[in-house]
Amino acid sequence: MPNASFGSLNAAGLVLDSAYQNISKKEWQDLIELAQKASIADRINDMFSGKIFNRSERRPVLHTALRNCSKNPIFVEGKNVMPEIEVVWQRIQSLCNEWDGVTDVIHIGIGGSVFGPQLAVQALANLPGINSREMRMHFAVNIDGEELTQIFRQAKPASTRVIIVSKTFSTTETLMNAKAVVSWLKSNGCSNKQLQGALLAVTANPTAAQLFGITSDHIFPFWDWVGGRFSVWSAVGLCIALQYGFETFMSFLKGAEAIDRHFQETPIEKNVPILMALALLHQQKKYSSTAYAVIPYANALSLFPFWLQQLEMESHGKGVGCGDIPIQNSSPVVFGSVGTNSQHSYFQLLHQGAEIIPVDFIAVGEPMSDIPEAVDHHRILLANCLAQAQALSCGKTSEIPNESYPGNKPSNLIILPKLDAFHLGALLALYESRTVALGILWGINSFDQPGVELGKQLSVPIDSALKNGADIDQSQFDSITSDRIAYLKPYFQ
Ligand SMILES: O=P(O)(O)OC[C@H]1O[C@](O)(CO)[C@@H](O)[C@@H]1O
Repeated sequence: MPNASFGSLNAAGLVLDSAYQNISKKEWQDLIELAQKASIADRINDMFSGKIFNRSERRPVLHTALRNCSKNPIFVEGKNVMPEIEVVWQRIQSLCNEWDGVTDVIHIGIGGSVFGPQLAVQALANLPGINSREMRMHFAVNIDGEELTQIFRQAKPASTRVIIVSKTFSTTETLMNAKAVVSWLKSNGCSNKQLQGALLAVTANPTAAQLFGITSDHIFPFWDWVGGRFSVWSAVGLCIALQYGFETFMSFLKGAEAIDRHFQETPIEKNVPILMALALLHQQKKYSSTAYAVIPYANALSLFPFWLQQLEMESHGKGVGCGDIPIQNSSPVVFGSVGTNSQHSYFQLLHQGAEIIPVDFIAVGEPMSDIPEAVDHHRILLANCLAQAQALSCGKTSEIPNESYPGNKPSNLIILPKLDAFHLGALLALYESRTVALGILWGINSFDQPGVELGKQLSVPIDSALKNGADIDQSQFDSITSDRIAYLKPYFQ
């Protein structure tokens, strides 16, 4: 059973301690049976072996192939996909070797085309022992031009390179930001030839990238069997390799690969991502929890909760399961931020709020700083992490109701021995695997996101109506939106 001895639940060096979940032996047995009934091991094998796993889009789900560093063949429609992946690795490596004299890189992308890369670049930036190229890495994400204003203030146009990252190469924010960056380069004296040298694309739609004006030798492909939110392992993570070197990028992939081996080969009772999924499922049912928090006690992981929000809520924010069956349980609201900062914000609600919110605490063994006081700071950081989990679970009684802590609030503790590229890759893959396991257990297709489309479509006629000179065609909008357009329209006259 989980936590027979401390540290025994270990995946790629990451330890799961689920003791504060307060799940009894009998409850764990029932949960494991539930996973067996869902044929979880067979379903996981189906995914790894390239069967159609994203049923609504009739596609395999093979982000795991991208980190298959041992290069075992993986077949999609009878074709081994590994040679194509290896070609991309070689191209990334060559680019890293010839990447000199660049002062600034602008990575343009949104959603899955930026969360993972930005998280990894930020997480590794200041860690002891990580070598980084002297170069500024910027991320242009939002359509709000304020972000580009900041970037244009810092970057040197003559030595800037641009990576346009978009699976579909049709995302409005990304394409408009890319056009604005091209204009900025041109207006700063960049010739057409220099421009061609400066622009790179990463996409599953190379034709659209070529039409945009990117030369085919500057286009890094990935494939429709990689979900956007699972894509950091592809050339989408190019910026990680450029900033920290190809070996570091491969180490990131190897950490993820180690989790894949664990996820595919470990029996349920010791399978860390499956047990994490089962515990969340159990607490959600037991306490009717609608939220879940993830608190990394590592400043370097400050973007991790944002990455996880998309991973979980875009995968499982659904009311209909596989086979179009309405379902009762799906993704809780995922939120979080680093400790100890978060303790001085919303932890009050975790301790004494009316709803029980399961928490994952993430801690790192080795200090992540090299200031002279690093060890003392790190010890206190970890003491706080342990104390919060203890307070949540054990509580404290008081005659004054306002001062009592009810306790029995469930949490996991996940311990990384150190934060480096390998363990970062492992951490991300651990949560990806938990997402896969949750999808199987909830009976949800984790790999489509139809709900994000309607708002995108509706923004097109609204944009037209807001444009200077255009009449508002009232028949296209409901009365509330019509009023809002009329109110905002003068800003565009
Ligand atoms: O990589 P793309 O195609 O630009 O898409 C960006 C993001 O937009 C979404 O499609 C949601 O709108 C995400 O799933 C995806 O990660």
